[in-house]
Amino acid sequence: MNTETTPSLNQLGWRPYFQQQLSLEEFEQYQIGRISEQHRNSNVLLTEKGQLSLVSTPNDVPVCVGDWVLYDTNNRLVRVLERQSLFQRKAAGTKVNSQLIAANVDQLFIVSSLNSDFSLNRIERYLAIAKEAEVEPIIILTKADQCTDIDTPVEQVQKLNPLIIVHAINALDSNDLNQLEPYCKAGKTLALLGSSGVGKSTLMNGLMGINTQATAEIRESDGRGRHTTTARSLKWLPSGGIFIDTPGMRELQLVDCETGVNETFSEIINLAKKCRFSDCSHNSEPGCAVQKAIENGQLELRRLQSFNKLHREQELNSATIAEKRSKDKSLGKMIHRVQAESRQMKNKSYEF
Ligand SMILES: Nc1nc2c(ncn2[C@@H]2O[C@H](COP(=O)(O)OP(=O)(O)OP(=O)(O)O)[C@@H](O)[C@H]2O)c(=O)[nH]1
Ligand SMILES: [Zn+2]
Repeated sequence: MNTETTPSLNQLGWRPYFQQQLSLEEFEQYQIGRISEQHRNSNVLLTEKGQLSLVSTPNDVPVCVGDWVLYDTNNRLVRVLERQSLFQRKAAGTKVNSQLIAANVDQLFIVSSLNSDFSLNRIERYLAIAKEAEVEPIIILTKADQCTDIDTPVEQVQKLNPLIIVHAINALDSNDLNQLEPYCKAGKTLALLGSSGVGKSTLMNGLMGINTQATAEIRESDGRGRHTTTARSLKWLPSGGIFIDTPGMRELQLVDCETGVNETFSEIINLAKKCRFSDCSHNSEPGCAVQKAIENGQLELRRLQSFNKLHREQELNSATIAEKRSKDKSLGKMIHRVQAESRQMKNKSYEF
């Protein structure tokens, strides 16, 4: 995609899901745009007429990169369209409020390397995040060139979910990257997730047609190895796809991910329905169908341990947030105000 030319809404990812949310009046009155950058006092919008700065006021509802919005002739936000998917995260440091990270991502590349860093538990954690965000996960196992037995880890990942798509690649090899072309087509929005050093930048640069070897050398020579790619949150791929790489994407944690965790471990949830006690902890209770499945080799103990760990983790993070919220009265007031104003705005738009 040549960023010099103005993209069509379809190239930006517009589709019937968003179109059907618009009333005829809205369609006539307002313009449509997609948020590509977020700054403290303004947001950059990509529109059919080019790029513009969306005027933001403190009373605006929260938005994030990837959001589809309606805006008026004064470049002011009218409303945010319902999201098809949404990544959120617990803020770093002492702030524990959930923050919007990226919206309307179609596919998430979950990146994990095939060297000693390979971890099924970590992949499960990322799968739960993808499920919770309602984004399709694609597992990319990098550093295949540094692994003598690729089949075993690929089979292990495939066993987590037979429907999941897994690719084992050398992210430095353009032939291997060709396998990923189907996900990078025009109108598709991608994001990636994976721990440090697994090859996320290498992969992204490779897909963007940037010389990855040069990137690696720069990283090694500056010794810091931090993002040598541009800091833009939304990147165009040569094949027309869109990569969303907001800073927060890389530090996503499990917060309020009960649904995501349960979906990732659906076989345990199904077994648990057959436990004698409805509140079975699958530890040592009599009549536990989960323990029975472990005993007869149907379920790996590792799966149950990973499930328990992720459940606890998301519960803990969510509880911390709930506690913070109940204490933070001013935040509650702010939410009320924002909601009231948003309602007012909506009513206003219907008056036209
Ligand atoms: N041999 C080989 N090296 C790779 C592969 N993928 C990445 N690397 C190398 O691994 C190192 C780390 O890769 P990065 O792309 O910087 O990893 P990252 O996930 O972006 O790391 P952070 O920026 O810390 O999050 C670099 O030296 C890459 O050249 C691969 O498939 N094979
Ligand atoms: Zn049980």
